[in-house]
Amino acid sequence: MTGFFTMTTRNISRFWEWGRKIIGVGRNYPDHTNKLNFPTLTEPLLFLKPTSAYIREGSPILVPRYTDNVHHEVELGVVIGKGGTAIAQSAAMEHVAGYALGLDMTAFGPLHESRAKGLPWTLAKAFNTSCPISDFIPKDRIPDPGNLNLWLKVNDQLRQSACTSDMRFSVPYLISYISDFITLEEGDLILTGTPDGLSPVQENDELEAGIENIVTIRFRVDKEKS
Ligand SMILES: CC(=O)CC(=O)C(=O)O
Ligand SMILES: [Mg+2]
Repeated sequence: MTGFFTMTTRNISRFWEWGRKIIGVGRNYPDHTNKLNFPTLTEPLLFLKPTSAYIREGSPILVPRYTDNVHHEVELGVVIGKGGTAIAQSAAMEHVAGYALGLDMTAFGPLHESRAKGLPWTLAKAFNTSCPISDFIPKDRIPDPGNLNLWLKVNDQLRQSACTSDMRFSVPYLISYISDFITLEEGDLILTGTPDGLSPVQENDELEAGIENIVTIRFRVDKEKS
């Protein structure tokens, strides 16, 4: 029999093509939380983005038709290599295949409106192109995910710069916490939260971001056509 079954090879270095979910963590840097006047959390705040939000360099970030208020959020992404449920913190790093630099593009108009009404953040977080992503970074290139300098520039102006040592909840803690509620699967991405310095983006802006000495990404902003 031919034609019915196609063999697919899952290559973790192209996790964005077949990974099943993107789990976002909110308010994981104290400075960012304080400036936005959000209450401090005692446990991680989680949300989901669909994998249709992924874009790669060469494709533009599209500001959705329903808002002009989209902000950049530079974040360390953790790529899961081995799935699991209720993963102990002590075993969490065994589940990591590697990392990626991600932008958690966020529509702040819809975010504030949904927060005020107690409604979900879906239109603020999950829109098409809301997750620009770098190449996969193998785990052995980053011996300590808790000591990385992240930065982001808009049109060559530095807007975000912070060390992941400032994160309130560490990578092993996040893996363990998330997996208590949501089974982690191979190819999933955890976006570990953004530091201070978010700002709105506009059509034709050029965003450049990096993990110091590891990776750099560049994306242009465009407006979604009606
Ligand atoms: C309010 C937010 O955008 C939360 C978030 O995603 C973060 O990184 O913090
Ligand atoms: Mg974020």
